[in-house]
Amino acid sequence: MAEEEKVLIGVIGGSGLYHLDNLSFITHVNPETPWGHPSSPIAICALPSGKKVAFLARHGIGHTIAPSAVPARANLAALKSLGVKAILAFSAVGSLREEISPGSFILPAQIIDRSKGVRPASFFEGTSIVAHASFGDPFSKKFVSWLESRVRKALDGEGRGVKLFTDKCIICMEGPQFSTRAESLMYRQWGADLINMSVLPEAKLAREAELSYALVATSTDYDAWRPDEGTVTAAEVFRTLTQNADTSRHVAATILDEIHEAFAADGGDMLEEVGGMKLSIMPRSSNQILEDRRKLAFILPEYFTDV
Ligand SMILES: CSC[C@H]1O[C@H](OP(=O)(O)O)[C@H](O)[C@@H]1O
Ligand SMILES: Nc1ncnc2[nH]cnc12
Repeated sequence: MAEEEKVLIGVIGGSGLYHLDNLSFITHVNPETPWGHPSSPIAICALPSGKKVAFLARHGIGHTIAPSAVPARANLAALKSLGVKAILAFSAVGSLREEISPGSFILPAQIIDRSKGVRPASFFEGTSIVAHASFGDPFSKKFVSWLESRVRKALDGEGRGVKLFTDKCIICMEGPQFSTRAESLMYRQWGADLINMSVLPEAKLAREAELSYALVATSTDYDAWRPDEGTVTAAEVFRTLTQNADTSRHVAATILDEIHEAFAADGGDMLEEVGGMKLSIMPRSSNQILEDRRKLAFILPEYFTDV
């Protein structure tokens, strides 16, 4: 793809956020990757500056894909194939803390994995090549800390009194059913503050693809831990979803131009993930299959130059 056609920033929309119709729609693209097609065609939209961003609906535009079946590898690979270097992902989450009321926005810093191993979680899975990405800080620290003041300002300017929390821990469960009261209480004891079904393997795959990745979590409910209250239902989630999606679109439209600027040129400090896989891939051996190296070259061409 020609340099000028590349799109630097990708946005992944979660439940309730199926389009960014406050930006100017240009076209849809649907790249085929070695892991198949993304959840939905990717909308290329123009920012007020004329710069382009790519928007992908995680569950498909008509929300037809359950969390366990999201083709996360195809999603990340397709975005990267467009030239994307940073991903701003949105997610509807349950709150495990009283102060994080429904309608709050959160930039989490940590993840606990309670997915059940049914989702392919590595681009290297099923290949003859082994890699161990660093994941101690699962979100891109510089990107997240850069976002804090910008998201706060966008929320303040929006005038709905939406609170922003940072430095929280999100637990990713398998679903599709919500948690039991016992599980919800246990997650609180573990130190989790939020719960969703989508941040993994997305964040792991972004790390393997050397993409900067941040999550804007939008709280919809109190899950199932409050003793005198009912437990979360989809109907309850839907009540907050539309308003949260509206606010998310406002935040995206307000900050995307600045994100683009921050990652433009050589990206400066922001591209902290680039180069991170260099020492994560186990040294080449003659037993590595050429076909596998070709497949991985789609996502990490720098390390598979011989194919
Ligand atoms: C509709 S409630 C459960 C569903 O909502 C969240 O989706 P997303 O993260 O894509 O906004 C959550 O992770 C579950 O998939
Ligand atoms: N309580 C909850 N549990 C898991 N995922 C969610 N998404 C929104 N609310 C949720």
